[in-house]
Amino acid sequence: MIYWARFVTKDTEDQLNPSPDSRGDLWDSSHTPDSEIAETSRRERQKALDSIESSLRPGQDAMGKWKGGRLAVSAVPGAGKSTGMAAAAALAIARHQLNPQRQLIVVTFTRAAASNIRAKIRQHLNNLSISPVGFVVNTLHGLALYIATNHPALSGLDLENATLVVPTSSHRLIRACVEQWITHNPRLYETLIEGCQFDSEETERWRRRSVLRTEVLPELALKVIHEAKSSGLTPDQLRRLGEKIPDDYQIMNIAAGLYDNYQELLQKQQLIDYDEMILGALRVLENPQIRQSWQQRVFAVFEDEAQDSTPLQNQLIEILAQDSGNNSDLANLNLVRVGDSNQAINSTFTPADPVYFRQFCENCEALGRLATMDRAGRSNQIIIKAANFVLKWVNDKFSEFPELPFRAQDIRPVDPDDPQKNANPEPHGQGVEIYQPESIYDTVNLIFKRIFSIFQQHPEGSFAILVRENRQGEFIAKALRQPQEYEVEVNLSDYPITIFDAYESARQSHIPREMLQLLQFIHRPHSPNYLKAALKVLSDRHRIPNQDFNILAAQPEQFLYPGPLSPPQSENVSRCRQLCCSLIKARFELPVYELISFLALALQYEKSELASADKLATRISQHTAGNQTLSAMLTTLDEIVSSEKFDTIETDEENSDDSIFTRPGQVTIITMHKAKGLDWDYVFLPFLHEKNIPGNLRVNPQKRFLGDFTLPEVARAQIRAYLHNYQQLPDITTAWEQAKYLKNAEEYRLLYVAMTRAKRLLWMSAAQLAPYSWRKPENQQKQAPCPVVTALKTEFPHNFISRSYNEDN
Ligand SMILES: Nc1ncnc2c1ncn2[C@@H]1O[C@H](COP(=O)(O)OP(=O)(O)OP(=O)(O)O)[C@@H](O)[C@H]1O
Repeated sequence: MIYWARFVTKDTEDQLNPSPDSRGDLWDSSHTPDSEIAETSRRERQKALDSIESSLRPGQDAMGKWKGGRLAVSAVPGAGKSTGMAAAAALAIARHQLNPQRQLIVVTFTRAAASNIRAKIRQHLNNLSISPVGFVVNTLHGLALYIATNHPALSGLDLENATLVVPTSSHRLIRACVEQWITHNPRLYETLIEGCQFDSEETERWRRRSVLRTEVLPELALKVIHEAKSSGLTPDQLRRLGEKIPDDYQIMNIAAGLYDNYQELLQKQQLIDYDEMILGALRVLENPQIRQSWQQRVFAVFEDEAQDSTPLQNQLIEILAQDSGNNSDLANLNLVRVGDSNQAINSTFTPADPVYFRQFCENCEALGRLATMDRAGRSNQIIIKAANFVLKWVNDKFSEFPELPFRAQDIRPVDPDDPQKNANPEPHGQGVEIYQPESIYDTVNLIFKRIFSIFQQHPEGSFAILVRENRQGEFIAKALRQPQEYEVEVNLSDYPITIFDAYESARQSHIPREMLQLLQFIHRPHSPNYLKAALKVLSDRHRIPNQDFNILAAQPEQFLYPGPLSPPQSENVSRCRQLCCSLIKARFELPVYELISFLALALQYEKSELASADKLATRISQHTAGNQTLSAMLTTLDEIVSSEKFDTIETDEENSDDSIFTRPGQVTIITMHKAKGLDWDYVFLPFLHEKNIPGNLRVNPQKRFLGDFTLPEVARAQIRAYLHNYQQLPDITTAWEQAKYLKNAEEYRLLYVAMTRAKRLLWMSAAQLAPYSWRKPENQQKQAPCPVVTALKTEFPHNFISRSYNEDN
């Protein structure tokens, strides 16, 4: 199907199956058999090998010297993990004369990182005059998919007929498995409706049903299925786990039922999710002959960002890295894993957990095969001090907890004779600067002025503004585009500074979903689910006042067409009704192909959003050519939303390498999560408020009838405890407390990652006034700063900056 191209990329094909011309032709110089030329090229190659080896700093050289077996490298941010791994890969390829029949597999977490490492390895091989055919760089999913699709009968993945889905809680697949569960489990459903405070009033029961159907159960399904599936757990294992935990709601039993339905629907509808790719590859490798042939082909596996992989991904890597003659013996793994558990920032929304990498490090340590690198040349010394302070401060704060958020490890500057040029550079300004502007408007004004003044002195510098959530990035991007409206005194677009808003396109990925939800509603206005989803879209886009939509959605007929005897509607409800009715009317008055443009205008999209909506409309009409009906349009749109990321007008960052984010003379606006692995000369971290960092798990008031916790988080903490072999499985209250701890710990690690991206200046701020929700940035109120900001201010008083300093520098 069309969507697979994104994963089985031409690159993967070419790397694993190079063209006949390149097979076995490892040394480019081999077509110069003349002995003199051969000797010269041998000497040159040796010189190039020596030069790679001598470019490695202590710690990296453990990777460079690796000759086989297991090796763990645990290193601080900026120590040179990725750089060292690329060099070590080139050295291994050269030393062992790897070729298409015996390859080194390098895996990493994102496609951008994979393309970055691939480019570095190719560069080294080029210097060594070696053809780039002895290695493959891929993401774990890309690799798994490649294995699975090469053996469709064994993996069960039939790409000709299957479609990849990336479910969300409003995805039709998740909705369908919830509806099936409700039909087959009336008693458990009733227990949930009654909740912890029984209310016999009928309207309240309708409201609770709506909350359960459209929010609680879909969210539980989404979280638990992914968690269990990518940890290799089956629905029956979840059921058995549930039997060990006393719980009136039987959360784990519900989760198991949802998981069963999900798997059944996935199969019936020939859909595949990301976890299925890994499971498919593992099924292939269960076959002894095929496993052996893969193992013979794989010389070794090198994994970067190893703290981010899940248990099933680890299993896949370990199978591939085994010596084909010694399948049962894990000691024979040819596996280098490089990571930093202090930078684990995916564990609250994926089953990745730093604990697995820590265990690998401990096992390697026992074998004398652990290298640690605590020296890093990226940042100036004051940034290093601040990052070390934060790590210690956070660990002290959590000292009573059984686990600490960070492994206690200070970053140290490199030695003066380090191979890195300009290592630990001189600080710009104070090196670390902490601000407490009055408002978020004041914040962007300060940032833009500071960027402008630095740019005048260093036009070649790289700048980044890192945000915690996409909406903050949107706010900054708008302030850049319309400085007057945001009371910003400097218009950066008047100067030759490039602005790269990395998430413009990601932010626009809401467009197909919003269009789908509105079109589903106008197609079937009497469906409570569709009505509620449409009301939510309209409220998110500020077209109607926010309110509890469950009550309105519970009785669509009464809401949309109130009779003369119906109770009068409030002003707010009546505004919602008018807008909804005008959308329904458009369905009958406009041709189908004009509906998307109409809805885009109704949502008051901006110019670039309108362009993306038009592009979407064109794409749909191409797909539905000849069948201009609303049903056909909905089918195509549904497929787009559930199976691919719609490319908006902007560039698709996934296909680019890291360098587009870090170009000289460019200001990049990007989230803290996506900034991982990258670095810039000047890094700005605005809006550091306690509400976000460390944040808190909140129970939405509409869901409080179930208790003061959320079902998905509780279930997830219980599964995690089971996977990590906790002595006692946590009950609901304990599991909720554990979930809160995990969230806080991860937020602090995210801040640490963000801080350690900076080379010359780290600029941090917490505005006194900030919005509670970034959906409405204009609604500012007093916001407490992130506690780390307060602690840094006390510890580094000279780095707390007054406005006048900023203006003079
Ligand atoms: N041996 C070296 N010689 C010269 N420069 C180096 C060396 N090792 C690392 N660097 C430089 O140090 C910086 C950090 O390196 P790299 O990105 O590989 O670190 P990392 O450990 O992967 O960082 P993080 O974990 O924070 O993503 C880069 O600018 C890189 O070019």
